[in-house]
Amino acid sequence: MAFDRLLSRDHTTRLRLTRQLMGVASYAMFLLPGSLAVRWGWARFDYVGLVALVATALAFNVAFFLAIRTGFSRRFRDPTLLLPQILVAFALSLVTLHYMRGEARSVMLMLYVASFFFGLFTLGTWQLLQLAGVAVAGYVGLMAFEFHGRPLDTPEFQLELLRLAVLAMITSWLSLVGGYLAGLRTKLGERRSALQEALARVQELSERDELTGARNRRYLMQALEKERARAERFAQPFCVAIIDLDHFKRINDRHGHAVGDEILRGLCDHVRRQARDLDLLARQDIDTAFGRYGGEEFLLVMPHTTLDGGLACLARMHAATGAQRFSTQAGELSLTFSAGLAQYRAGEPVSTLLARADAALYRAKSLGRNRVETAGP
Ligand SMILES: Nc1nc2c(ncn2[C@@H]2O[C@H](COP(=O)(O)OP(=O)(O)OP(=O)(O)O)[C@@H](O)[C@H]2O)c(=O)[nH]1
Repeated sequence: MAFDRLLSRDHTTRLRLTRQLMGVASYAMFLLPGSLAVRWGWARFDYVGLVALVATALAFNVAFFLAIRTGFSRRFRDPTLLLPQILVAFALSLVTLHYMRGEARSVMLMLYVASFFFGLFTLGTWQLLQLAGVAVAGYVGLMAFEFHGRPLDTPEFQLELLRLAVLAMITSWLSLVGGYLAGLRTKLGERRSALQEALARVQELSERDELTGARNRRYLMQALEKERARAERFAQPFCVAIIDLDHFKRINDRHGHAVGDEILRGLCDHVRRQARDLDLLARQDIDTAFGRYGGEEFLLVMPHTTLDGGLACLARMHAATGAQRFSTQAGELSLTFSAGLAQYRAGEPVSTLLARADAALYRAKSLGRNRVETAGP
């Protein structure tokens, strides 16, 4: 738990800090090869020097850790402080190399290259090549420091040149590999966002009615379940209305199915356009409250609404639809609907609520259509 708190709750910061701790661990691990080098006389420092070197490395890491943990590093372009960390690793590796004797220097050169790996999974080709340039320049600096005023036509200097050449080769090659990885990362990121967009689109399509573009039955049923849960939790009223077009079969029979389709689309557009005037939007976004229940039946979910409020709302919608002329390829047609309205009763399942609304609709139809009937309280 204490360790958890140390790493912060923010996911990104946690990731950064975990990587940071891995860096700390690798510095601490240097104690082993470092001790062996001291013990067998390959290093020009003793155990005190070794501990001082590792302590310096850890001190730098603690500073980086705190800068990330406290959020201080967020004020920089790269909050992971990757570049400064690599440069510190370069510097510490160069110090280590400086104090190594003979062949041990070739072995410890791996540390220098290992520091380069920090950037491999984050930086692009150009940045890595620049970093390779810094690494090579650092080593050239070390050579200049050590061979200043000394003869250069010695096997020792030739060996240094050889190391330098290998260092330049490996870091350049790693830069290209890193660049390739960066390309893959970018492509992966692009694919991921394309996939997310496609998923969102599929989700949206799966909730839309193909003909009218309005919400479909699947969506409406989910919306009803959500509304029911909310009503139960907060003891709030809500209503549902089943709206059925009157004598729709006649339109189909007289003008053809295509005209019937135009009417269905026209009605949805009309409700969407009229939503504000009908005071439907005041309750909830009409797009989330109204949809096609099936065939020529539509459903209207009215949150925070009692039977009286629902009735008033439906009356407005009824009048507006009755007054509307729907333009179709067969000319302008008018339309009426019947509706059954029911208010949710605490504890009842959605199917019961719908059955009550349906019974009210049936009554509206049998009483002559073109009217709204309410289900009993
Ligand atoms: N054009 C078209 N018609 C549809 C669609 N879905 C259902 N219908 C038609 O809607 C009509 C419904 O007919 P009925 O159930 O008899 O209802 P109605 O003629 O509206 O009569 P009442 O509801 O009693 O007023 C049928 O002719 C169906 O073919 C559709 O997607 N497009």
